[in-house]
Amino acid sequence: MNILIIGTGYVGTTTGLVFCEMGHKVTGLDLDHSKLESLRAGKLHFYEPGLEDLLRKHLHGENITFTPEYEKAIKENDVIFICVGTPQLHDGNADLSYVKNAAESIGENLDSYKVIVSKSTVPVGTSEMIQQWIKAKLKGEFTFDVVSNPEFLREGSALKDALKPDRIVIGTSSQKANGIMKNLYKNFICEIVETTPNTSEMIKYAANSFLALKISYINELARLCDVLDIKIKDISRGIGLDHRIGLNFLNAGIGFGGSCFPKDVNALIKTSKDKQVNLSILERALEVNKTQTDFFYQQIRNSIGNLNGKTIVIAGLAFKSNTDDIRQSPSFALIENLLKDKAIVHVHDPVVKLERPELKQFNTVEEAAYQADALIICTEWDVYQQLNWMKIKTLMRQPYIFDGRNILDKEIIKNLGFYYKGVSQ
Ligand SMILES: NC(=O)C1=CN([C@@H]2O[C@H](COP(=O)(O)OP(=O)(O)OC[C@H]3O[C@@H](n4cnc5c(N)ncnc54)[C@H](O)[C@@H]3O)[C@@H](O)[C@H]2O)C=CC1
Ligand SMILES: O=C(O)[C@H]1O[C@H](OP(=O)(O)OP(=O)(O)OC[C@H]2O[C@@H](n3ccc(=O)[nH]c3=O)[C@H](O)[C@@H]2O)[C@H](O)[C@@H](O)[C@@H]1O
Repeated sequence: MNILIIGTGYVGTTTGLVFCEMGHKVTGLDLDHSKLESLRAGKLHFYEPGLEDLLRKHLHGENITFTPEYEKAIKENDVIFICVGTPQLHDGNADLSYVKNAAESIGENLDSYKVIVSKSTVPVGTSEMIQQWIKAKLKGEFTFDVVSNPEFLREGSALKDALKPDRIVIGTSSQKANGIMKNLYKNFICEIVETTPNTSEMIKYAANSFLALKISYINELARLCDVLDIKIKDISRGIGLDHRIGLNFLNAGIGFGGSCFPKDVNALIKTSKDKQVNLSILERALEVNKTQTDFFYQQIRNSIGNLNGKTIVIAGLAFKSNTDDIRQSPSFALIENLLKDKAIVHVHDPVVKLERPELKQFNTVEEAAYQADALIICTEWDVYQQLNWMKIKTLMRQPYIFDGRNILDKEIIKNLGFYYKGVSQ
């Protein structure tokens, strides 16, 4: 099948390449020419393990091409995926302007029956709106169907998640479109949930919100465990081995970030408010998430005292490991607090490069740690576990380690002579 992907960001690029793997021909369309240029040259414009190799393979095999031209791209493809961004507006709602633009461009250029698939995360009722936006721009009596097919991949493991999803959700009221979608996904080994567009859109928000809730639960519980001198990791394992609870998403830390959990939980809360239904549990999840970073920062202050003039290392800027995405990363909440308290901030990240002159960025943790008074681990990068901590201790002015992701072995680190504080660890 010929597939058009509108929006060649994290989701669009991954989705397109996974369809190439499944034997389809893919066109990636974006309005950002620098992204297209980079992709055509076989270079990803973001960091995602394994994806660049696949890009090169399918460029070489002529299975994927990139274009900014709607007219030709729509004419040549049967199924059109909308993968544009839906960032958060001031009132918590998802900004649908990019989706609307894409839908209108589809409408203006439609020339025969197509299946239009919404992969972007959008509020309940958006598929219906996409239908109207397209219809309003049609230049002839062309038919089309709209399908909601949300994406569940995670940054950092996007390829694995998209190649082997836990489930595929197809939301449409058209039997014809449903058949085409099932055929498209026929080589994927997982359950397919066939449902209505509204249910499909809600499943996506409900999934992200539930995962966010799980993290906030373990984070708030960690505060109590800290006071009771109980390790939260033991609790996560002890409860997670119960299959009804599950071991995943029970890592306590300095809070969740990223471009999705905060915005999607906010969007679902906004929908509930618009419908005068109380979803206070999600409001609490966001509140716990916000205060979790403050709580950790307070513990740092309590341990070190006055931070004025102290050199503090932030190890990890990305919102999670294996990505260069810093959107809503908790590292920056800590950095703002440190700057307010007049600390000198050294930063390190294996892939993120910043241009902020008030922060000193180093290529190695060792360089960042030189003459530092404390080091705060903010991202769970594997490389931080493999560091020569004995050497780092000799470089630091004061041996304080605050492990915001509980990735180090407390006993080993303490035996090296460090003061160590994790999140209830
Ligand atoms: N990043 C992630 O891990 C996941 C994201 N999602 C959802 O997928 C959607 C896309 O997310 P990302 O890929 O992260 O966004 P992104 O910001 O990385 O990519 C969006 C792309 O769309 C392009 N674009 C915007 N308007 C356009 C238009 N009218 N025509 C053509 N291209 C246009 C932009 O230039 C950009 O390259 C969002 O709704 C997000 O919530 C869902 C699951 C995972
Ligand atoms: O809709 C989306 O965009 C995506 O959002 C999340 O994926 P992502 O944000 O890429 O990354 P996660 O692995 O979910 O991590 C999110 C945040 O939660 C934090 N986290 C995660 C797990 C955990 O146990 N503890 C914890 O603090 C991470 O450090 C990170 O800051 C979901 O996991 C994906 O299923 C979804 O498709």
